[in-house]
Amino acid sequence: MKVGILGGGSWATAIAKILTDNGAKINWWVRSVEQADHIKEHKHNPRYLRSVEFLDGELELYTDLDKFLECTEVIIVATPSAFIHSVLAAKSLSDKKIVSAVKGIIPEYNLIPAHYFSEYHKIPMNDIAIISGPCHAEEVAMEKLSYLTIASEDSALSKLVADKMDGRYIRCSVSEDLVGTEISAVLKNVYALACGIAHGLGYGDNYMAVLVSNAIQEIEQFIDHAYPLHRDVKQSAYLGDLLVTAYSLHSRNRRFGNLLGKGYSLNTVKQEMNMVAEGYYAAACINELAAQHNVELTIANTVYEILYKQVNPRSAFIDLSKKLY
Ligand SMILES: NC(=O)c1ccc[n+]([C@@H]2O[C@H](COP(=O)([O-])OP(=O)(O)OC[C@H]3O[C@@H](n4cnc5c(N)ncnc54)[C@H](O)[C@@H]3O)[C@@H](O)[C@H]2O)c1
Ligand SMILES: O=P(O)(O)OC[C@H](O)CO
Repeated sequence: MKVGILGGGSWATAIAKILTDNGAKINWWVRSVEQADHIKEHKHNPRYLRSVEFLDGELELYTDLDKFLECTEVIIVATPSAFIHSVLAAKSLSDKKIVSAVKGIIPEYNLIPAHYFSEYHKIPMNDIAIISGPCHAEEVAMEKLSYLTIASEDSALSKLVADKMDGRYIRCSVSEDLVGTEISAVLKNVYALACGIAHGLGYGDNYMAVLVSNAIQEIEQFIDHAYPLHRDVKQSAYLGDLLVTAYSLHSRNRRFGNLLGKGYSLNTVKQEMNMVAEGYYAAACINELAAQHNVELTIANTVYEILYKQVNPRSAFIDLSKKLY
């Protein structure tokens, strides 16, 4: 089956590297003609993970989405969640398999990607998989050993994707907890914002450990309530993903939060980042979902109030600190 990647950012580039290092020839859709031409000519992405080099014949670049879709059977979606609907809304994906590498919520529908593709694009859940786990694109570029979890309700599909990605520096495991894994990956970005804010405000390692411990409990509480299934949140797709984003200097969400904690305005922080911090969008979506499910997410709600209700980060964290344990 012909595999194609949708999106031209860091994670799309890392996935293109993983697949082509394993010998695959892939289709790759990027938005801008300049970017596509640069990759064709210079064999690397000009804006993201510039050190990753591709070989002649590995990539078929597209900027025409219709042509890309015509030639692609398995679509790996790596466009930030906030842009997915505007890119794909008018397209028919009915005969495709979708592999979402996105860790965010489609804001127009407040749906995780798997539910967006099944409800809006009418793709059967068995034709949907996700790529998750603690893995930063920057470390893939450096070929640092990394672990991914491929989750799908169809174990044949998750195994197929895992086989294509498993390689010299990537180890894949499979899971049937598609929805829980996807929600956990969305939430951890919001908690990484919280960790960044705390760090920017001057809280130390001792506090951070308590914040992260409380965060994994909130993740467990929410996914077990909203999507009951036997799962162990200590596994790397849940706890590992939270830890890497909460502590790594590669984390976009932590960096975003850190600048807010240091006192920069939201507008300045948005302009400072040339990359997308999914947690910013997720904080609003999760706030609604938590209310729908009647679950109280204390840390996530604090982040929401800082981002969307103009609550001062310092006073919000003084209040939050009284509720941590
Ligand atoms: N970077 C990572 O290490 C990593 C790891 C796992 C998952 N993810 C997930 O992958 C997804 C993509 O993140 P990323 O880190 O590659 O993003 P990025 O910040 O590196 O890239 C942003 C991408 O968004 C595109 N974009 C900007 N405005 C757009 C618009 N209006 N319409 C369409 N596209 C637009 C840019 O062209 C670029 O391709 C996110 O959901 C993220 O959570 C990222
Ligand atoms: O870890 P961050 O903050 O860069 O977020 C990007 C992805 O969601 C990583 O899992």
